[in-house]
Amino acid sequence: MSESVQSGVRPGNGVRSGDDVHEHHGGFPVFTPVQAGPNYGEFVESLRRLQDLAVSTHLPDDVVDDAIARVNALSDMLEPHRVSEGKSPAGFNRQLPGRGSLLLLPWLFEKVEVDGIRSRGVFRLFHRGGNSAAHGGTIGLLFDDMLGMIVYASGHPIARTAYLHVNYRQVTPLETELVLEGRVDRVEGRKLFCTAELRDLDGTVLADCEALMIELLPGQP
Ligand SMILES: CCCCCCCC(=O)SCCNC(=O)CCNC(=O)[C@H](O)C(C)(C)COP(=O)(O)OP(=O)(O)OC[C@H]1O[C@@H](n2cnc3c(N)ncnc32)[C@H](O)[C@@H]1OP(=O)(O)O
Repeated sequence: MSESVQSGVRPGNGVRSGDDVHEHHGGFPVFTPVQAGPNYGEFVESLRRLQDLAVSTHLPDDVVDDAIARVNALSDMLEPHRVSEGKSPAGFNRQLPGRGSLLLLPWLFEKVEVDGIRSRGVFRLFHRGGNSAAHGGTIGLLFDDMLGMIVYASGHPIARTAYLHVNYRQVTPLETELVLEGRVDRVEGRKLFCTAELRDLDGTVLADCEALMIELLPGQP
C-alpha cells in the first residue's frame, strides 16, 4: 500500500485499500500524511477549550483587552510556521479527535471498514445552536466529513458530496457521548448513495442523512 493519500484519510489495518484508485482520480494533489508530534493533540484540545470559553463567558472589557493581546501574541508565535495545505498535521492524524483538525468535530473513529464506519464523540459548547442543542450545521459537518471517510474505506476513488439530506429527528445534546454510523448503500457508476445515523447511547436516532457522493474524474478539483 502506498504511503501517500490524497484526502488525508486512510483505512485502518485490514481494510481493503482505496489507495490505488484513490491516487489516480480527481485533481487532488497526493499528500504524504504529516504525523503529529506527541503534544499536538493537547495543543488542539487547548484551542477547543478556548473556543468553548469564548462562547460561554461574559468578560469584562479589561479582560477582553488582555485576551486580545495574549491571543495575538500566540498567533504571532505560530505565524512563522505557516505551511501550505497538506503540510500540517491538522486533519491527518486519525488517532486524534477530529484527526487533529480544529474544524472537524473532535470525534474518534472506532470502526473503519469496507462495509461502513463508526465514530464516537461529543458536541462541544462551541457547537451550540440554541437551548443547549447542537447547531444543525455542525451535524451536517459531522455527516459530511464521515462521508469522505466512508467512500475511501469502501475502496472507491475520491468523491465529493453532490447532496446531503439531513433529517433532524431529535434535539442533539451537547457534551454528551454519541455514536455515528454510516456506509455506502448502493453504487450506480460514479454515484455512491450513502446513509448514516447519529444516535445517543440508548440507540435513539437523533439525526440521519442520505447523501450522494460522486467519484471525481481526472482533473476535477
Ligand atoms: C478531502 C477530500 C474530499 C472529501 C469529500 C468530503 C465531502 C465534502 O465535503 S465535498 C465538499 C462539498 N461538495 C462539493 O464541493 C462538490 C461540488 N460539486 C462538484 O464538484 C460537482 O458537481 C460534482 C463533482 C459533485 C459532480 O460534477 P460532475 O462530475 O460534472 O457530475 P455530473 O456529470 O453533473 O453528474 C454525474 C451524475 O450525478 C448526478 N448528479 C450530480 N449532482 C447531483 C445532485 N446534486 N443531485 C442528484 N444527482 C446529481 C447527475 O445527474 C449525473 O447522473 P447520471 O450519471 O445518472 O446522468
